[in-house]
Amino acid sequence: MITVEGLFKNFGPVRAVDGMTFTARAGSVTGFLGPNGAGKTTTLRMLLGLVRPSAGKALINGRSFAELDRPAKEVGAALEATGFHPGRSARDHLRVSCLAAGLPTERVDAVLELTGLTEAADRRVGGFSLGMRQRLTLATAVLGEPPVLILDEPANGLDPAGIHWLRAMLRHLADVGCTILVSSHVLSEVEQIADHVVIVTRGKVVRDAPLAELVGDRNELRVAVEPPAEGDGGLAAALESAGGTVRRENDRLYVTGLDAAVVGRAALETGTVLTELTEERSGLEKIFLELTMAELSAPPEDVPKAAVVAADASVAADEPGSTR
Ligand SMILES: Nc1ncnc2c1ncn2[C@@H]1O[C@H](COP(=O)(O)OP(=O)(O)OP(=O)(O)O)[C@@H](O)[C@H]1O
Repeated sequence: MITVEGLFKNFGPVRAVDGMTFTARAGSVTGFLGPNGAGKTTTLRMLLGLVRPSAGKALINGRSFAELDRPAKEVGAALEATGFHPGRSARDHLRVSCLAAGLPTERVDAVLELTGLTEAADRRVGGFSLGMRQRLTLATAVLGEPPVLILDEPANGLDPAGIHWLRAMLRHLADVGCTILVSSHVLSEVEQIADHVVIVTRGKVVRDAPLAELVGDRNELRVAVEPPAEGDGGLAAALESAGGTVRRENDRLYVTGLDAAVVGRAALETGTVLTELTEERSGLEKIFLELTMAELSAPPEDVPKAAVVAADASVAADEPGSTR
């Protein structure tokens, strides 16, 4: 389990993380979603002991990174798909990583297989595409078979087939009990990969809920009828009496709270000809925009909390520019 509790981080005058609290549970893929600059990477870096919190806790299975006995076996991280020696092969990179972490090199073939890199294993990493580097970053993260995975934008650079593969891999790892925290600023990725979503803006959690709850009742069905919506022959009324919410826009009906089969049956019963029945999977996007726009239009808090300022004074090494 990952626990973030009352976490703050100031870089000089910039408050990157502003009192974040959330948990990512075992057996689940938690999407950590927010616009650029929301504080996602800083939070992940605090979990991994790379940035010292100004205040609050960032814990992996109840302990800070510094307290972990064997970090490589307890948490796997994929932050940026850079930092590989370009002249080294993928296999050699993984071997070196094993040796550095005190892990048996027998794991190398297994993780190459798991990440679809077996055929490219002996090629120089310098010639790898971004997607292949992402796979190698993930392969490195899972070398120690850690029960907790922290991944920063892992889908970045992956093509649709790569995203499909990533989803299957993360699903498999979650099903065997891993805790997985995945950051992204791309909604469609999170929608495809996560079971639970934590949305952050300006260093704060603005929503923390299962994905199904967030998008479930918000997905809309777009319905076009012949003749157009004003003369829908009672379809809108039938949908409302079936428990749906209906709005009209540009000759179409937009229906929430019902599934497509119910709309189809209602059309049959009311003798309405449907010319379109499309599910608009924009629920998460709408929620995200509503939450982030509301937060962004609010004036920033310009007076740092006294405790945070006090805690920050002792963290000179984390001044702006020192950690990135
Ligand atoms: N070392 C640093 N020095 C100064 N400011 C920093 C440092 N690291 C991050 N910041 C600032 O903290 C804020 C949060 O940045 P962070 O990288 O955590 O956001 P993010 O949500 O990961 O964004 P992105 O999606 O763009 O990666 C930003 O305003 C950023 O400029």
